[in-house]
Amino acid sequence: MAHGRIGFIGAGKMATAIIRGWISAGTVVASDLCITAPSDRNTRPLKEEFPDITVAKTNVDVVQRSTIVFLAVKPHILPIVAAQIKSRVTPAHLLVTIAAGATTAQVEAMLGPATRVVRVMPNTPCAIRCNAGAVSGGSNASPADIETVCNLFAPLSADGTAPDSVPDSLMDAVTGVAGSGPAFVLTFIEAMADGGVYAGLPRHIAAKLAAQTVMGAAKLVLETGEHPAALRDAVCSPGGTTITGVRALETHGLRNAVISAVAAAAEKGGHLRAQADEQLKRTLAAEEAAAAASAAASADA
Ligand SMILES: NC(=O)C1=CN([C@@H]2O[C@H](COP(=O)(O)OP(=O)(O)OC[C@H]3O[C@@H](n4cnc5c(N)ncnc54)[C@H](OP(=O)(O)O)[C@@H]3O)[C@@H](O)[C@H]2O)C=CC1
Ligand SMILES: O=C(O)[C@@H]1CCC=N1
Repeated sequence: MAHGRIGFIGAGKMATAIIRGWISAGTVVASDLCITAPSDRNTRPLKEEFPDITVAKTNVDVVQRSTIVFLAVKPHILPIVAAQIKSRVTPAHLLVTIAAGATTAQVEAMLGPATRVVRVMPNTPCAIRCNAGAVSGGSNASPADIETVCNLFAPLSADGTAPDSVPDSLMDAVTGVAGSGPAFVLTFIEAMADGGVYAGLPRHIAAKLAAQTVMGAAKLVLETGEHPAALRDAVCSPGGTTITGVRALETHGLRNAVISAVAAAAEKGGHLRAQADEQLKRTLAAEEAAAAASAAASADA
């Protein structure tokens, strides 16, 4: 257990995907994992799937039981969680945030400027060890911290390689392509299958062909290293079916639609960041008000 115990604050879709991937890869054993969430709607099925997982009662419990703590809550919940755990976070803890939009600097501002923070943007194919994503180290994260996180995510990728390390300023773009990307590609797969059904195929055959075709095309890009346009040319026989379909795609603006989807998702990261900042202001104001009320009560007593 070179990585120490790993905790998850938030046990939803992304936490579940990471945990499933690790356990199937043998990277982490369930007894090294500690999770928590306000309700049991996600923790209960995880505990049923992996009985050796510890389900902690509170967010503070997770911090006290773990050396690496994943912040796997929605971005606007981060300041609320941070306020609960910050007095228990020590220099021995490595905090890993997967929240879209929230920067490492923001998480440091929430938890204290000395906190060791690494930001990761993964995607749900982690569950089947086909992750695409990137990491970014905060101002107190050492190269060893980044390596630790990369070593945890390498077994979650199809080829076992570590995610790229990128500046925090590029993480919104990573989110647009990789974090949100599965949803875009799944929409494409569904549409391909619809096209197959329109052309007469039974749904189950059309759906399988569409998914296999996307996987095959993706593998061609990754395994040959060739430009997608060169690989596409090899499919387009002059005057044939494919170039006729490619023309239809261009007529209907597929390329612009996809660029716009990635750009919109990346831009939304900035909005989520602003929301997290607003929540941080509210949380700090509430803390100050509580401290002032408590000081006034002590003075009265
Ligand atoms: N889904 C995705 O594809 C990706 C998501 N992300 C990021 O991962 C993060 C989680 O997203 P996702 O897993 O989809 O979201 P989910 O809604 O599936 O999970 C959120 C989890 O946070 C828990 N939670 C809510 N409030 C608190 C709190 N105060 N304290 C502790 N836990 C709390 C929820 O509890 P409960 O179980 O009771 O509902 C739930 O387990 C987000 O920041 C998102 O940006 C990043 C990459 C991809
Ligand atoms: O939709 C979202 O905000 C999250 C982040 C990336 C994927 N899902």
